[in-house]
Amino acid sequence: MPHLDITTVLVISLCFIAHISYRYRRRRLLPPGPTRWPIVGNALKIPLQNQHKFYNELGKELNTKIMYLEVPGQSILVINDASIAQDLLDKRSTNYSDRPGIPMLADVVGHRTFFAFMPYGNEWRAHRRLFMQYFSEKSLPQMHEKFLEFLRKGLLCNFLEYPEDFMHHMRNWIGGLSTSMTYGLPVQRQHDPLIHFAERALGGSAAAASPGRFLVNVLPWLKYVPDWMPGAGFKRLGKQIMKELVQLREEPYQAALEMIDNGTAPPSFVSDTIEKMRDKPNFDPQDACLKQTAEQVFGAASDTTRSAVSTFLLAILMHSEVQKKVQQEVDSVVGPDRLPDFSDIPSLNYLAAVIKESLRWNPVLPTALPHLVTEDDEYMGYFIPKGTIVMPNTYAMLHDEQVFPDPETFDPERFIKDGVLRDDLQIDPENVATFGWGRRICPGSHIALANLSIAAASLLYLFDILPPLDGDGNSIAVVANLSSDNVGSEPENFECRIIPRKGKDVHGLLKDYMGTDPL
Ligand code: HEM
Repeated sequence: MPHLDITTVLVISLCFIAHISYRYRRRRLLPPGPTRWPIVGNALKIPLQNQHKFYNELGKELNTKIMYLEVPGQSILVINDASIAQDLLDKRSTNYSDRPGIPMLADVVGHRTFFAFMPYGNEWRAHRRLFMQYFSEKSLPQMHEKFLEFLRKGLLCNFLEYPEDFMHHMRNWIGGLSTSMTYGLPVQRQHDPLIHFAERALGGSAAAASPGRFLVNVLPWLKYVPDWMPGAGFKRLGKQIMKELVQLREEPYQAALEMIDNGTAPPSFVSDTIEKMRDKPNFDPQDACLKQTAEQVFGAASDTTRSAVSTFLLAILMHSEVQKKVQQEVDSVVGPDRLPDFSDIPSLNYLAAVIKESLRWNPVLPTALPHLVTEDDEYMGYFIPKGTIVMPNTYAMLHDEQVFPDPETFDPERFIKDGVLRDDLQIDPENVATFGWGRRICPGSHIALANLSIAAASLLYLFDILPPLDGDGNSIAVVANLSSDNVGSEPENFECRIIPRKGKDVHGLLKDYMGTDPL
């Protein structure tokens, strides 16, 4: 019999214990889910697009609001119910606030500096704290002036003069506002080159973060494939995406520093934060945390807000009766002689209902952002293993027939009764699900909602949003194509006519805001 030394005995014992504990964990009751096949688990069943709809249907099929699935090396918990998400992601947030690594973004592109994707811990905390210090809800009124300037000069004037490019104007408006809030850089009213570049660079990172766009996000071991191998194009693309992301992080930041040094910097996140940091020991204007947080603002604010505004536009384009009702309400509150401002918003109850309904109808991030479980947990008698990815299915929660009957129908009346916003609803999409959960909840929701409300009120005060016409002058029916690449859901390009409203002096109301000087 061979002689076993103490190390070998120890290793064998540890393996045995690990094996037993693994088998024990497997025997514990996992949440319901579709049959998992050996090796592939459920990988072949999960679609690459529109996962929110797939999980919603699967939940109905299995008669459950919480589901467990596996893909090779990864367990996934899908939550289709808001109160379950609150129990786990809000009430047990110490255990549910981590993020999974996204192989294409973190390992192939090598981009790990957006705090939205950082693991839960001190580095994430430091970034989020820096963000909150400047963009807090308390400082929102100080931002109103800038919001109005960008809306009126950057969006409304362009809608009046060049309505056919409305999608471009929305991109330039919200991208420009983000650039200005963050860096204080001047922004062109149309076709700003930095915004154009940022969209491309961030489009690359959004694609890398999407579970469905790159196979490596489903089969993480593909990241080890050498660059020269056939089929390794994704690795070369990763390098290109990273180059642009680094340029996006550095160039506007260095331009902002230059303005600070020249004494020409307007108030912005970067200039105000540097001012506060200046007196601290070890002050470094190249502080990585500041630079990275600045980069994150643009990345998080632009696509999301634009997507919410374009969903609103599409919804009122498809529902002319809703549009007329909003217009009557805004007219009655604002009167004929001025543009809407933030003091009007609390009086616009019907508009508030329409905004809630458009956030519900097409949630901007239909499966939010994934969370990760840090420690083994138990819920409703089910075992939830450490390392499980949690997908809160915002779409399923906001399309739950028990809470929102006939959920695919766009109907703002769900949220309002006799002209008063209902306070007896189980779910208000402005407060639940849309902006995520627990410690990771969106820290920019107040900025998004403020811009969405004032943009919606101003657009409908000035313009009719009408369907396109065919060659005979008849209206073409507009169909909602709400596409999701699994991160965001945005209406696909649609056509409409944006016409100044009859009986309104739209040119006169906007004349002080016209011009070509940068914002
Ligand atoms: C309609 C517009 C918006 C929607 C629907 C939205 C939604 C979300 C959601 C669902 C998350 C993930 C929350 C979670 O993990 O549970 C998130 C994270 C985040 N959002 Fe927003 N957001 C919007 C606009 C904004 C704006 C305007 C900003 C910045 C000014 C912003 C900054 C962020 C940041 C920094 C994070 C990462 C938070 C973290 O991981 O700690 N968002 N957002």
